[in-house]
Amino acid sequence: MNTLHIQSISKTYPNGTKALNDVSMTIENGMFGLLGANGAGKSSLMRTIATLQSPSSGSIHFNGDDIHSNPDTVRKGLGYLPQEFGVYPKISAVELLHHIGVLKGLLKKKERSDQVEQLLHQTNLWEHRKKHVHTYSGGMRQRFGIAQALLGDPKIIIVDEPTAGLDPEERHRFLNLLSKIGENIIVILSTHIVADIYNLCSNMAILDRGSILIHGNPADLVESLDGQIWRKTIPSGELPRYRENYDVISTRLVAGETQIHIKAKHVPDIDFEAVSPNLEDFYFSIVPKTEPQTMGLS
Ligand SMILES: Nc1ncnc2c1ncn2[C@@H]1O[C@H](COP(=O)(O)OP(=O)(O)OP(=O)(O)O)[C@@H](O)[C@H]1O
Repeated sequence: MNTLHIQSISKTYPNGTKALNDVSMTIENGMFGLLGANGAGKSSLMRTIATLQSPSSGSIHFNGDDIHSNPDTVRKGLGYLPQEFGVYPKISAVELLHHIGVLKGLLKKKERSDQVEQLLHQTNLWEHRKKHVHTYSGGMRQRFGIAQALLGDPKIIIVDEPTAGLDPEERHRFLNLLSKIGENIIVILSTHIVADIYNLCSNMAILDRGSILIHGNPADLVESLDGQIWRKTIPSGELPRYRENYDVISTRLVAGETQIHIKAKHVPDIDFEAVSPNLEDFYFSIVPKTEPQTMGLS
C-alpha cells in the first residue's frame, strides 16, 4: 500500500495570491478525486504534490519520505499529466516515449523498449505509434500523456483536468484506462466534472478557495443528504422569491423551464417532489454560495 500524507500545506504566490490554505489529508492506493471550481487551488495542490513547486508551509510525505526534502527519490516513483502538456515535438509517439524514458532514468534499451511497447498497448496507441504526436486527436494525446506518466513504473500518478475537451467516447475510454491503473497505485484526479469523480473515485475531497471543505467516499457523502433534496419546476421570474424563502442549492434549465433543487430536512411545500441526491447536490450544498449556483461546475 502506498501512502501520501499531506500535512498543513499552504501556498502563497509571490504576487500575494493565497492558493492553498492549511490543506491536510491522507491518500492511499486507488482513485482519489479532487473537486473544485475554477481557481479553487486544484492545480496548485497537484503541482505541489508533483514537487514542481514548494509549499509556503507544511509538508508532504510519500511512503515516509518528505517529498520536498528528497524530490529526486520521489520523482522516480511519480507520474504527472499536467493540465497543459505543452508543445509536442514533431517525432513519433514511440520515439517520444523513448526520449522521455531516458529522461526518467530508464537507460537500459531493452527494458525501456519493453515498457514502451507495453504502455502503447495499454493505452490503445499501438497502431498509431509511428504517427507524430502533434497529429493525434485530443483523446489520443491524453492517452499518450498517461503512457508517458506511467513510464518508469510510478507508484503515484497525478492527472490534472484530464478530460477537458474530450468527446464522450474518448472521455469514457480515458476514464476506463485510469480506473484500471488505479487498482494498484495512487491516482489523483483533479477535475470540475462531478460525474467523473462519482463514477470512478473511492475517495474524494472538495477544495474551495484553497481549503478542503470535506473529504470522504463519494457515495457516503451523497447518502448523508438522503431525504433532504427536493425539486420543483418554477417560472424563472420567481427564482429570487424562492431563493429568499428556501435553501436553493442549484438551478437548471430543463426544456426551457427552470428546475430548482432545494435542501430541507422536511418537505418544504406541497408541490415539491423528493429526489435522490447526487454528488452535484452534495457539492452545491457544501460550497458557500458566492453567486447563483447552476448545475455543472465549469
Ligand atoms: N503562478 C501563479 N502565480 C500567482 N497566482 C497563481 C499562480 N498559479 C495559480 N494562481 C492563482 O491561485 C489560485 C488557484 O489557482 P489554481 O490554478 O491552483 O486553481 P484550479 O482549481 O486549478 O483552477 P482551474 O480549474 O481554473 O485550473 C487562483 O486564484 C489562481 O489565479
